[in-house]
Amino acid sequence: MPTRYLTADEVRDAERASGDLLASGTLMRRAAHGVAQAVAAELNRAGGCYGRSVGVVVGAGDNGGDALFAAAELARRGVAAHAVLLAPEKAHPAGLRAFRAAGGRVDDALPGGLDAVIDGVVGIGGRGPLRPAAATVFAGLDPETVVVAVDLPSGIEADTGEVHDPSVRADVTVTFGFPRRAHLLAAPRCGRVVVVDIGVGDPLQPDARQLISYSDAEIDWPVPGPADDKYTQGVVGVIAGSHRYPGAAILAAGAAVTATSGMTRYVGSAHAEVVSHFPEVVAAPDLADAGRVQAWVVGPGMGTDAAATALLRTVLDSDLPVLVDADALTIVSNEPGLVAGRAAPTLLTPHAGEFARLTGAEVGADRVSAVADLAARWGVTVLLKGRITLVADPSGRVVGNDAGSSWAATAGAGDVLAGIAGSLLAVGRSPQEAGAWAARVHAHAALLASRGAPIGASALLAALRPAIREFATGRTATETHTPPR
Ligand SMILES: NC(=O)C1=CN([C@@H]2O[C@H](COP(=O)(O)OP(=O)(O)OC[C@H]3O[C@@H](n4cnc5c(N)ncnc54)[C@H](OP(=O)(O)O)[C@@H]3O)[C@@H](O)[C@H]2O)[C@@H](O)CC1
Ligand SMILES: Nc1ncnc2c1ncn2[C@@H]1O[C@H](COP(=O)(O)OP(=O)(O)O)[C@@H](O)[C@H]1O
Ligand SMILES: [K+]
Repeated sequence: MPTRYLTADEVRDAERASGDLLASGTLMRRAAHGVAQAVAAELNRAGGCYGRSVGVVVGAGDNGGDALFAAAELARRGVAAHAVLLAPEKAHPAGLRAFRAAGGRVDDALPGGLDAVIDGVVGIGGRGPLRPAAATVFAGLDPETVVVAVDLPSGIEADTGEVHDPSVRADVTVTFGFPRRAHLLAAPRCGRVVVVDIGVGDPLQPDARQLISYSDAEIDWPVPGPADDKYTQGVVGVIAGSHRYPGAAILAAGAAVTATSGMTRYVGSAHAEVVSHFPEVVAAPDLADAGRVQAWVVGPGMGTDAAATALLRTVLDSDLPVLVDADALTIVSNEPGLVAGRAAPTLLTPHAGEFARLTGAEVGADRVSAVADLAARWGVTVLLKGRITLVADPSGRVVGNDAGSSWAATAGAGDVLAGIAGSLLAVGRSPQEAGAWAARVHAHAALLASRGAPIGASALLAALRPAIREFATGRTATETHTPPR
């Protein structure tokens, strides 16, 4: 099952539906126990709990209550616990009593040399950046202090993942029942996310716009069977690049060759350059001589002149799946009717700048709504690129993928992505699956290629086969990968 990421309203609905568990404070005790366990696990990595010291930053609501109960539990295990109350008159009364009873100390500021700090400033009730008092506490921490956020790193918007300045950067985030949207959308700020079962049920509304992610096991990479030949696995056609700018054509066609077995065709003036890099590509200068394909990739480096526009129009007039990227997106922004309402599967793959050209407005802080709105309005699938790639289908369902590193932010990486996703379209995958799976292997290839050093798109392309091998054989390492800061 894909992982589903909840909005704050969905979380509150789920908690309310638990009835007495909420009213009796049972949910909070379970949540706090989960936080204490996570902090203890961090302390146990280096020397155990007894005699160690923990700080807790306590806000005005239940997030602070969770943090105080958790710190009380740690104090009972021999941890020296220090609290700063940001709004002393509003600090959770029962939590504060438990904290004091366990020997916890309330101070005006946190002492230096703490082993860990619990961020209980705000959770799903937070809005906007850290207020100055909280910001001062976090700015004063030793760099090696482990930060464990309760529910969310404070200053990160629960539903959009907007990272305010200032906000908390957590090493571990402990959340309750189900992950929140921000845990995917602001993944690099959350560190390792631990989901604690507190006994609340799934509040799924069937018609709700959902944000989900696929596990590695759900990426079922196409593998040829005994009865397959070069045609049965879907032939992908790449229309990209130019004689003057052959790079985009080589990268997109090379990615298409690498992503699946079968056949890749190429149409455009860089045909000689493409074939010299990838002799297996069947290349032609003109569409009329191209031969049949099961899906088109159109746009990278193709230009935006009248000839490019005519080519794009012809391809979009077909009843084949089409991936529209780069220069083709620029053409579409002047003529949305080329894709809007198209009956055949259509996947647009803009980066933020291309997205703004398509819609006439910046993506903004709410990336999920922005991408889902465009997909619904035009009846197409939209893949918005970035560290967190979002792929929205026309129903508003959004699949997200955290790349786990940002090494793919390099020129030409988008051409590689287009080639991979186009191959998957040709195999018959839905545009949403094609886009989301492509983003996943693309990100993994970047990690394999980089291993901590900068890469170009050629290195990314070279690492694509080892990356796909891990998915195709079910031996992926991505889910144990801890995102670098
Ligand atoms: N419900 C349950 O059963 C369970 C809930 N659980 C926990 O409760 C959490 C939600 O608690 P909540 O609703 O009390 O909101 P919460 O996030 O603590 O914020 C409250 C107050 O903070 C303030 N504030 C706002 N923005 C701010 C800012 N930027 N900087 C500083 N302060 C700011 C604002 O008050 P103000 O100062 O404006 O009066 C606001 O009213 C949830 O995340 C989970 O941890 C778990 O125990 C599991 C069971
Ligand atoms: N900060 C980032 N972290 C991880 N991946 C990124 C980041 N920025 C961009 N990418 C990925 O790199 C690729 C860049 O594509 P694009 O912007 O179209 O570049 P180009 O047009 O030069 O090929 C996309 O797959 C995108 O998702
Ligand atoms: K928090």
